[in-house]
Amino acid sequence: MARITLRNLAHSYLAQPRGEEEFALKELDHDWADGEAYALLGASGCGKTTLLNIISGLIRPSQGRILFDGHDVTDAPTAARNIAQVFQFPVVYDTLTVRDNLAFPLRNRGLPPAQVAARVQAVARMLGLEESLPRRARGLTADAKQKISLGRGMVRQDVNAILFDEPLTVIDPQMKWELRTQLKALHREFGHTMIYVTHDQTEALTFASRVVVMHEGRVVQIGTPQDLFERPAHTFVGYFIGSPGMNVLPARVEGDRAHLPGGAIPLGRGYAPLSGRTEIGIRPEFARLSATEGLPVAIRRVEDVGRHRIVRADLGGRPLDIVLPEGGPLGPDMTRVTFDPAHVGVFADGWRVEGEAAR
Ligand SMILES: Nc1ncnc2c1ncn2[C@@H]1O[C@H](COP(=O)(O)OP(=O)(O)OP(=O)(O)O)[C@@H](O)[C@H]1O
Repeated sequence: MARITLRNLAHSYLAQPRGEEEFALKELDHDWADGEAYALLGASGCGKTTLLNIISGLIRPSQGRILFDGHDVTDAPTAARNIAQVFQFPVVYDTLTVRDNLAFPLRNRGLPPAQVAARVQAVARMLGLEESLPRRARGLTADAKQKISLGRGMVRQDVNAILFDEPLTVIDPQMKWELRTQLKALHREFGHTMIYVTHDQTEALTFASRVVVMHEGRVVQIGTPQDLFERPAHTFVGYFIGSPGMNVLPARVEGDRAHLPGGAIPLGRGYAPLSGRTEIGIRPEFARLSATEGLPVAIRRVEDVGRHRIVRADLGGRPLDIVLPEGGPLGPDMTRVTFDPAHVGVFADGWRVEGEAAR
């Protein structure tokens, strides 16, 4: 396993980029911990695959260095980087048995047969492939073949990292849940450094211990699922993560209060004067309807989503989502909203601003 260091890394597909906007990957400087499971999460075109291909060696970055455990591999080809890769579509040898497919990367490295057998058995058990081991891969379902690909990616213990590029795309939705859980268990048991590209927040949040959120070529936050939920570093993280996402409302911030259409609200912290576009961010889970206090809202509709309800409201001409907990009251007199001050974030030009704790 390896620590992966990205040093002043950036990439443009153009030979002579004229400005930052022509970089598919904007400058990035970060150490990715050994043995951690990372997800690269973001919308289509945000640069996830570009970053993954730089790590795997398919793309040479136009700027910066990449190091595995302190060794510079920027100019090393993929084969010399000692990584395993799992792609969107299965890569299996149809004429070989499942067992031989799984054993292939190990035999290739010259591992003794007893070790190969033990390792193949362990991976097959974790992926629920034990019964298929003697069968030829040809004729298996796409799901089963992708499980073999995942197994081949996980089977070697001596790789620097395992890279996954949207590996569950072809998997049936019900099986996706099962495989995500199995991948997580494999990570716990084997401790590989893993990097997993996805545009699906559920996939990222259930699989990874650290999520790298990308937006328009930039890494906007690297954090635990809880960090992303509770302390989004950018408004994009706030509304991309969560269902529904964070409410972002233009506001004027003065000290420990924010002025919104309809009145002022208390903030949990105090803020120095801010420049640029100021907004507050509040998760729908931390907004409460009230009959007596708070800012006036108009309720547009209520959606029942199983355990809770989502109230779609309007605050001074802006949409506002409120999550009503199970059994939470909702009557015609509930025409006001309050926000939990401890969970109101302040953003300037999209980026979170840290306030001072109230004394
Ligand atoms: N070979 C290429 N030549 C030129 N531009 C490219 C190339 N590959 C990607 N791009 C551009 O770089 C940007 C980032 O693309 P990238 O494939 O890394 O994004 P992504 O987040 O992986 O998207 P997706 O989920 O759709 O694969 C996009 O604007 C894309 O059009």
